[in-house]
Amino acid sequence: MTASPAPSPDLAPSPSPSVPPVIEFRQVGLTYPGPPPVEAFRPGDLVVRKGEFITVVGPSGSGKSTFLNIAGLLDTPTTGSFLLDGIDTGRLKDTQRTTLRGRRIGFVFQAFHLLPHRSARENVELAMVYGDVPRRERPERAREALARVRLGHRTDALPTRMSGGERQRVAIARALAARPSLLLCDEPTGNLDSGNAEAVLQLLETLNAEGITVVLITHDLAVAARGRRTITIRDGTMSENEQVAAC
Ligand SMILES: Nc1ncnc2c1ncn2[C@@H]1O[C@H](COP(=O)(O)OP(=O)(O)OP(=O)(O)O)[C@@H](O)[C@H]1O
Repeated sequence: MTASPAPSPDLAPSPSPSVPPVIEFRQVGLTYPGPPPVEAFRPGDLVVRKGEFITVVGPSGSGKSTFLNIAGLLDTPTTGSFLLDGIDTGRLKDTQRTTLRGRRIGFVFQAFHLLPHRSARENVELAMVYGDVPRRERPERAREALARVRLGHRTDALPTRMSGGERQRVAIARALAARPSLLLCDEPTGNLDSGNAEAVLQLLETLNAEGITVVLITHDLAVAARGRRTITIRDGTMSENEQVAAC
């Protein structure tokens, strides 16, 4: 993408320090045991408050996916405490972590991971199978989520008949279906041409303005500049608002 002015005025305003954190890292770190051990994410603090739009940038292998896996409750830190919506996740059993993840976090990935032979609506409905949305409410929830990403007219379309941008919007609808408080997006524009990438970024900004907390991981400095705050990760160490020369 080409450079763009940052950040968008459409983002939600910066929350005051009295707004509760959605993500709170207290000296969170993760070392893969190996051998040899790999210190993929070095102990650090981070607070992301409700309604923020932050971007996370860094070179390949710097620890961005490790950060996402911790924040998304897919991996457990080996040091420190991670609080999600004020809940100390280190104290949870596996089933409790899974439930918390399903209720509070929506994931959006670079590869859309849609089932090609299921309609947009079915793809969104399937995401609710393991959650606590009653079966009879799922079709309406799916239609509502698809309308939110401006695909209300394509609920019966198959992903194979959609553009990359539309597929990513279905994936975002799927992430929204459980009405999460946090959207974790891993390179959501990485597979899109610049027009579709811009549409997806604007959609994420609109969702943020409606109250959803967005954390967006990217290699792309122009995309990173769209966040109100940017976290840079280098060699597993987080820093904030550092100018990144090349990723
Ligand atoms: N399961 C694992 N076991 C051991 N080391 C790992 C494992 N997963 C990742 N690593 C290492 O941890 C470090 C951080 O990896 P990570 O995938 O978080 O980087 P990244 O910034 O997401 O990279 P990319 O942009 O290429 O996806 C790298 O040195 C990587 O080789």
